Amino acid sequence: MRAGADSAITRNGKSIILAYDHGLEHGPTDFDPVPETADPEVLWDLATHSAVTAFAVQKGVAEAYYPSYEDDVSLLAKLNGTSNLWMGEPDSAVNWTVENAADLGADAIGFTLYGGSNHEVEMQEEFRDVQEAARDEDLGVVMWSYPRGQGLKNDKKPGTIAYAARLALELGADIAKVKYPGSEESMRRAVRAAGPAGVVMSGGSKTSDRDFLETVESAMDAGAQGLAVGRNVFQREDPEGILDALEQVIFEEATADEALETVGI
Ligand SMILES: O=P(O)(O)OC[C@H]1O[C@](O)(COP(=O)(O)O)[C@@H](O)[C@@H]1O
Repeated sequence: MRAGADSAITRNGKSIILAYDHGLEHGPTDFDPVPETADPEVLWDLATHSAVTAFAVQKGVAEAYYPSYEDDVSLLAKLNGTSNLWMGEPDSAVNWTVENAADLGADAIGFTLYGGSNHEVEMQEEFRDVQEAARDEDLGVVMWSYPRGQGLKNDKKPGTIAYAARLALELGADIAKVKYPGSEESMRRAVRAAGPAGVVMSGGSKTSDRDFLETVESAMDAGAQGLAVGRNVFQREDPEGILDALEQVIFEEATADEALETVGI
Protein backbone atom coordinates (compact mmCIF):
# COMPACT_ATOMS: atom_id res chain seq x y z
CA MET A 1 0.00 0.00 0.00
CA ARG A 2 1.71 3.19 -1.14
CA ALA A 3 0.72 6.86 -0.75
CA GLY A 4 -2.31 7.51 -2.91
CA ALA A 5 -3.02 3.80 -3.41
CA ASP A 6 -6.24 2.32 -2.06
CA SER A 7 -6.50 -0.25 0.71
CA ALA A 8 -8.89 -1.51 3.35
CA ILE A 9 -8.14 1.56 5.48
CA THR A 10 -8.20 4.29 2.82
CA ARG A 11 -10.75 5.77 0.47
CA ASN A 12 -9.53 7.32 -2.79
CA GLY A 13 -6.05 7.04 -1.31
CA LYS A 14 -6.95 9.15 1.72
CA SER A 15 -7.63 8.27 5.31
CA ILE A 16 -9.27 9.40 8.48
CA ILE A 17 -8.16 7.07 11.24
CA LEU A 18 -10.22 7.45 14.38
CA ALA A 19 -7.91 6.62 17.31
CA TYR A 20 -9.29 5.36 20.60
CA ASP A 21 -6.37 3.91 22.54
CA HIS A 22 -6.31 6.80 24.98
CA GLY A 23 -7.68 4.72 27.86
CA LEU A 24 -4.34 2.94 27.80
CA GLU A 25 -2.00 5.72 26.68
CA HIS A 26 -3.35 8.61 28.75
CA GLY A 27 -5.83 7.02 31.11
CA PRO A 28 -9.57 7.64 31.51
CA THR A 29 -8.91 11.32 32.18
CA ASP A 30 -9.17 11.85 28.40
CA PHE A 31 -12.85 10.88 28.65
CA ASP A 32 -13.67 13.48 31.32
CA PRO A 33 -14.68 16.27 28.90
CA VAL A 34 -17.48 14.02 27.51
CA PRO A 35 -17.95 11.26 30.12
CA GLU A 36 -20.01 8.98 27.82
CA THR A 37 -16.85 8.45 25.73
CA ALA A 38 -15.53 6.12 28.44
CA ASP A 39 -18.04 3.66 26.97
CA PRO A 40 -16.29 2.06 23.97
CA GLU A 41 -19.63 1.47 22.27
CA VAL A 42 -20.09 5.23 21.85
CA LEU A 43 -16.83 5.35 19.88
CA TRP A 44 -17.57 2.19 17.87
CA ASP A 45 -20.83 3.85 16.80
CA LEU A 46 -18.90 6.99 15.84
CA ALA A 47 -16.45 4.86 13.85
CA THR A 48 -19.32 3.87 11.54
CA HIS A 49 -19.46 7.51 10.31
CA SER A 50 -18.76 7.64 6.58
CA ALA A 51 -15.70 9.87 7.11
CA VAL A 52 -13.86 7.22 9.12
CA THR A 53 -11.71 4.84 7.09
CA ALA A 54 -10.26 2.93 10.05
CA PHE A 55 -10.71 2.65 13.80
CA ALA A 56 -7.54 2.19 15.88
CA VAL A 57 -7.99 0.35 19.16
CA GLN A 58 -6.11 -1.95 21.49
CA LYS A 59 -6.82 -5.67 21.75
CA GLY A 60 -9.30 -5.66 24.64
CA VAL A 61 -11.57 -3.05 23.04
CA ALA A 62 -11.36 -4.87 19.71
CA GLU A 63 -12.16 -8.31 21.13
CA ALA A 64 -15.15 -7.04 23.07
CA TYR A 65 -16.83 -5.09 20.23
CA TYR A 66 -15.39 -5.77 16.79
CA PRO A 67 -17.52 -8.88 16.13
CA SER A 68 -20.61 -6.65 16.32
CA TYR A 69 -19.14 -3.97 14.03
CA GLU A 70 -17.11 -5.96 11.50
CA ASP A 71 -19.45 -5.13 8.61
CA ASP A 72 -19.28 -1.39 9.25
CA VAL A 73 -15.82 -0.58 10.60
CA SER A 74 -12.28 -1.23 9.31
CA LEU A 75 -10.16 -2.39 12.22
CA LEU A 76 -6.68 -0.98 12.75
CA ALA A 77 -5.17 -3.16 15.46
CA LYS A 78 -2.86 -1.07 17.64
CA LEU A 79 -0.38 -3.68 18.71
CA ASN A 80 1.72 -1.86 21.27
CA GLY A 81 1.05 0.73 23.94
CA THR A 82 2.05 1.84 27.41
CA SER A 83 0.15 3.53 30.19
CA ASN A 84 0.84 6.98 31.50
CA LEU A 85 1.75 5.34 34.79
CA TRP A 86 5.06 4.27 33.21
CA MET A 87 7.70 6.79 34.25
CA GLY A 88 10.70 5.36 32.41
CA GLU A 89 12.37 6.26 29.13
CA PRO A 90 9.73 6.08 26.34
CA ASP A 91 8.91 2.48 25.45
CA SER A 92 5.81 0.59 24.38
CA ALA A 93 4.84 -2.95 25.31
CA VAL A 94 3.78 -5.24 22.47
CA ASN A 95 0.40 -6.37 23.75
CA TRP A 96 -1.04 -8.07 20.68
CA THR A 97 0.39 -10.34 18.00
CA VAL A 98 -0.22 -9.80 14.30
CA GLU A 99 -1.55 -13.35 13.96
CA ASN A 100 -4.12 -12.84 16.70
CA ALA A 101 -5.20 -9.51 15.23
CA ALA A 102 -5.50 -11.11 11.78
CA ASP A 103 -7.61 -13.94 13.25
CA LEU A 104 -9.96 -11.37 14.73
CA GLY A 105 -10.32 -9.78 11.29
CA ALA A 106 -8.03 -6.73 11.46
CA ASP A 107 -7.47 -4.81 8.23
CA ALA A 108 -4.20 -3.19 9.29
CA ILE A 109 -1.89 -2.92 12.26
CA GLY A 110 -0.53 0.10 14.10
CA PHE A 111 2.75 0.29 15.98
CA THR A 112 4.37 3.10 17.97
CA LEU A 113 8.09 3.69 17.46
CA TYR A 114 9.85 6.13 19.74
CA GLY A 115 12.88 7.06 17.63
CA GLY A 116 15.51 8.62 19.88
CA SER A 117 14.46 6.71 22.98
CA ASN A 118 17.04 4.60 24.77
CA HIS A 119 14.75 1.72 23.76
CA GLU A 120 14.82 2.55 20.04
CA VAL A 121 16.92 -0.46 19.07
CA GLU A 122 14.57 -2.96 20.72
CA MET A 123 11.53 -1.15 19.35
CA GLN A 124 12.93 -1.30 15.81
CA GLU A 125 13.54 -5.03 16.22
CA GLU A 126 10.00 -5.55 17.49
CA PHE A 127 8.72 -3.55 14.53
CA ARG A 128 10.71 -5.77 12.14
CA ASP A 129 8.87 -8.86 13.42
CA VAL A 130 5.50 -7.13 13.33
CA GLN A 131 6.02 -5.65 9.86
CA GLU A 132 7.07 -8.98 8.37
CA ALA A 133 4.16 -10.81 9.99
CA ALA A 134 1.78 -8.12 8.70
CA ARG A 135 3.12 -8.63 5.16
CA ASP A 136 2.48 -12.38 5.54
CA GLU A 137 -1.10 -11.67 6.61
CA ASP A 138 -1.59 -8.99 3.93
CA LEU A 139 -2.34 -6.27 6.50
CA GLY A 140 -1.50 -2.59 6.10
CA VAL A 141 1.13 -1.16 8.45
CA VAL A 142 0.80 2.22 10.15
CA MET A 143 3.65 3.56 12.26
CA TRP A 144 2.93 6.03 15.05
CA SER A 145 6.36 7.61 14.52
CA TYR A 146 6.99 9.71 17.60
CA PRO A 147 10.60 10.73 18.24
CA ARG A 148 10.82 11.00 21.98
CA GLY A 149 13.32 10.45 24.77
CA GLN A 150 15.64 12.14 27.18
CA GLY A 151 17.95 13.41 24.43
CA LEU A 152 15.14 15.09 22.46
CA LYS A 153 14.19 18.55 23.66
CA ASN A 154 11.62 19.40 20.96
CA ASP A 155 9.73 16.54 19.37
CA LYS A 156 7.91 18.79 16.87
CA LYS A 157 10.95 20.42 15.23
CA PRO A 158 10.56 20.27 11.41
CA GLY A 159 13.75 18.23 10.96
CA THR A 160 12.67 15.81 13.67
CA ILE A 161 9.23 15.27 12.15
CA ALA A 162 10.76 14.77 8.68
CA TYR A 163 13.08 12.20 10.25
CA ALA A 164 10.10 10.49 11.91
CA ALA A 165 8.35 10.26 8.54
CA ARG A 166 11.49 8.85 6.94
CA LEU A 167 11.94 6.23 9.69
CA ALA A 168 8.52 4.87 8.81
CA LEU A 169 9.51 4.46 5.15
CA GLU A 170 12.93 2.99 5.93
CA LEU A 171 11.49 0.40 8.30
CA GLY A 172 8.69 -0.67 5.98
CA ALA A 173 5.52 1.08 7.14
CA ASP A 174 2.85 1.99 4.58
CA ILE A 175 1.72 5.04 6.51
CA ALA A 176 3.63 7.33 8.89
CA LYS A 177 1.56 9.00 11.55
CA VAL A 178 3.44 12.10 12.67
CA LYS A 179 2.75 15.20 14.75
CA TYR A 180 2.05 18.40 12.82
CA PRO A 181 5.40 20.24 12.69
CA GLY A 182 3.90 23.74 12.87
CA SER A 183 3.69 24.87 9.26
CA GLU A 184 2.63 23.69 5.82
CA GLU A 185 6.20 23.98 4.57
CA SER A 186 7.51 21.73 7.35
CA MET A 187 4.75 19.23 6.72
CA ARG A 188 5.69 19.21 3.03
CA ARG A 189 9.25 18.40 4.06
CA ALA A 190 7.98 15.42 6.08
CA VAL A 191 5.83 14.23 3.16
CA ARG A 192 8.86 14.45 0.87
CA ALA A 193 10.97 12.52 3.37
CA ALA A 194 8.37 9.74 3.53
CA GLY A 195 8.66 9.13 -0.23
CA PRO A 196 6.16 6.46 -1.28
CA ALA A 197 4.82 6.00 2.27
CA GLY A 198 1.73 8.03 3.10
CA VAL A 199 1.78 10.59 5.89
CA VAL A 200 -1.13 11.21 8.24
CA MET A 201 -1.22 14.05 10.69
CA SER A 202 -1.74 13.19 14.33
CA GLY A 203 -4.69 15.07 15.83
CA GLY A 204 -3.21 16.21 19.14
CA SER A 205 -4.96 17.83 22.06
CA LYS A 206 -8.29 19.51 21.43
CA THR A 207 -8.32 22.94 19.79
CA SER A 208 -11.13 25.10 18.35
CA ASP A 209 -13.07 23.81 15.32
CA ARG A 210 -11.52 26.48 13.11
CA ASP A 211 -7.91 26.05 14.31
CA PHE A 212 -8.14 22.30 13.96
CA LEU A 213 -9.69 22.34 10.48
CA GLU A 214 -7.18 24.95 9.28
CA THR A 215 -4.30 22.77 10.48
CA VAL A 216 -5.78 19.76 8.71
CA GLU A 217 -6.27 21.83 5.55
CA SER A 218 -2.64 22.90 5.67
CA ALA A 219 -1.45 19.30 6.19
CA MET A 220 -3.53 18.19 3.18
CA ASP A 221 -2.17 21.06 1.07
CA ALA A 222 1.30 19.84 2.05
CA GLY A 223 0.53 16.44 0.55
CA ALA A 224 -0.55 14.48 3.62
CA GLN A 225 -2.91 11.59 2.91
CA GLY A 226 -5.10 12.31 5.88
CA LEU A 227 -5.45 12.37 9.59
CA ALA A 228 -5.36 10.10 12.63
CA VAL A 229 -7.42 11.73 15.31
CA GLY A 230 -8.80 11.02 18.75
CA ARG A 231 -9.36 13.86 21.19
CA ASN A 232 -10.14 16.48 18.54
CA VAL A 233 -13.17 14.37 17.67
CA PHE A 234 -14.35 12.57 20.79
CA GLN A 235 -13.80 15.42 23.24
CA ARG A 236 -16.34 17.56 21.34
CA GLU A 237 -20.01 17.80 22.16
CA ASP A 238 -20.71 17.31 18.44
CA PRO A 239 -18.22 14.70 17.22
CA GLU A 240 -20.34 13.89 14.15
CA GLY A 241 -20.23 17.56 13.15
CA ILE A 242 -16.44 17.69 13.15
CA LEU A 243 -16.30 14.37 11.25
CA ASP A 244 -18.67 15.86 8.64
CA ALA A 245 -16.31 18.83 8.31
CA LEU A 246 -13.20 16.64 8.17
CA GLU A 247 -14.82 14.58 5.44
CA GLN A 248 -15.21 17.78 3.42
CA VAL A 249 -11.61 18.92 3.94
CA ILE A 250 -9.97 15.53 3.42
CA PHE A 251 -12.10 13.87 0.76
CA GLU A 252 -13.73 16.84 -0.98
CA GLU A 253 -10.72 19.19 -0.85
CA ALA A 254 -12.83 21.88 0.83
CA THR A 255 -11.12 24.69 2.72
CA ALA A 256 -11.70 24.94 6.47
CA ASP A 257 -13.96 27.94 5.83
CA GLU A 258 -16.03 26.07 3.25
CA ALA A 259 -16.34 23.03 5.50
CA LEU A 260 -17.43 25.14 8.47
CA GLU A 261 -20.03 26.85 6.33
CA THR A 262 -21.35 23.67 4.69
CA VAL A 263 -21.59 21.72 7.92
CA GLY A 264 -22.75 24.64 10.03
CA ILE A 265 -20.76 23.93 13.18
O1 LIG B 1 1.74 10.10 23.27
P1 LIG B 1 0.87 11.30 23.11
O2 LIG B 1 1.46 12.37 22.29
O3 LIG B 1 0.38 11.82 24.41
O4 LIG B 1 -0.44 10.86 22.34
C1 LIG B 1 -0.77 9.52 22.13
C2 LIG B 1 -2.17 9.48 21.59
O5 LIG B 1 -2.24 10.24 20.42
C3 LIG B 1 -2.74 9.45 19.38
O6 LIG B 1 -1.63 8.98 18.64
C4 LIG B 1 -3.69 10.26 18.53
O7 LIG B 1 -4.71 10.75 19.35
P2 LIG B 1 -4.99 12.32 19.50
O8 LIG B 1 -5.55 12.75 18.18
O9 LIG B 1 -5.97 12.42 20.61
O10 LIG B 1 -3.68 13.02 19.78
C5 LIG B 1 -3.42 8.26 20.04
O11 LIG B 1 -3.44 7.13 19.21
C6 LIG B 1 -2.59 8.09 21.27
O12 LIG B 1 -3.31 7.58 22.32
